[in-house]
Amino acid sequence: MIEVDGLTKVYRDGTVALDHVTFQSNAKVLSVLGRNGAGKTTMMRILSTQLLPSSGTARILGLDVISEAEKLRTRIVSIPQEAKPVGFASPLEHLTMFLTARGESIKSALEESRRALKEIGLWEVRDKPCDDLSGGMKRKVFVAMALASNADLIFLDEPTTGLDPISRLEVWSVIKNISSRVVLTTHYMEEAEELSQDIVMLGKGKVIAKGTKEELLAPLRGKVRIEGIGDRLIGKTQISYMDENKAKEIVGKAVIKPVSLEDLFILHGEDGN
Ligand SMILES: Nc1ncnc2c1ncn2[C@@H]1O[C@H](COP(=O)(O)OP(=O)(O)OP(=O)(O)O)[C@@H](O)[C@H]1O
Repeated sequence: MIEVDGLTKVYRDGTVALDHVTFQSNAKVLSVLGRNGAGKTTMMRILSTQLLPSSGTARILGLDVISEAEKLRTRIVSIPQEAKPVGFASPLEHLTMFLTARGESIKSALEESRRALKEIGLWEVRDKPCDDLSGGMKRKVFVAMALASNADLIFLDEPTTGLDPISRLEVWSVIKNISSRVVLTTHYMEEAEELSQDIVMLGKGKVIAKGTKEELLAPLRGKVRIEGIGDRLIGKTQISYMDENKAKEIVGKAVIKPVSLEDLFILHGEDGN
């Protein structure tokens, strides 16, 4: 269970990264969605006990992220966006070192590491120095570490940024099958739709929408997205929403699309306000 109440973060230079964020979620996978600078990473860092909020509270797995941070850290794993592997060490070495540092025996660390590397598609390169892996493979090493940890809750900050389409599907499959709960941030609407039961959308540090995909799309139920009518090429600001039956009657070159979570950003404006 994740309970966030009035969470606010004002950085030293006065930037308000989070502004009274409040939500609860008991989902297996929760996605935090938002454009660049929306406050996603700030929230992940606070929830995973790496950054103190300016005000407000958050409880993860029933534990307060400030007063019970030590206890909470034994039950979570957090993979930051900027994580870089040690160049001379291999994926297998990364995983086994990580698991033994978390208290597992060498035997079980090796077993879990091998399982995770196979599952995520890194088995072939398990013994290569990470310096010799592609950027996407390096990213997957960290997702594999989280997978192998069997932690109660895993924070993944943009786990699929920079991955090719096949690697992205491999990581999606891992996230779907993982036994741990997961909180992930993403820019990709389809990722949030595919993986999570609950979604929190942030815009400029505020919650602009929250709930299941179905709940978020309820205001657009029965409508389609119209991107152009007749010969007129219309820009993003001219996108409109219309009842599906009415849209079918329109003759011309209108581009009619089903609605998706992306449309919530459009409805809430460019800046998510
Ligand atoms: N250490 C810091 N000091 C001052 N401002 C910061 C600091 N870290 C982040 N910010 C600002 O806080 C806001 C939220 O940043 P954050 O990194 O949380 O956004 P994000 O949604 O994760 O963005 P992205 O998708 O680009 O990673 C931004 O305006 C950012 O410039």
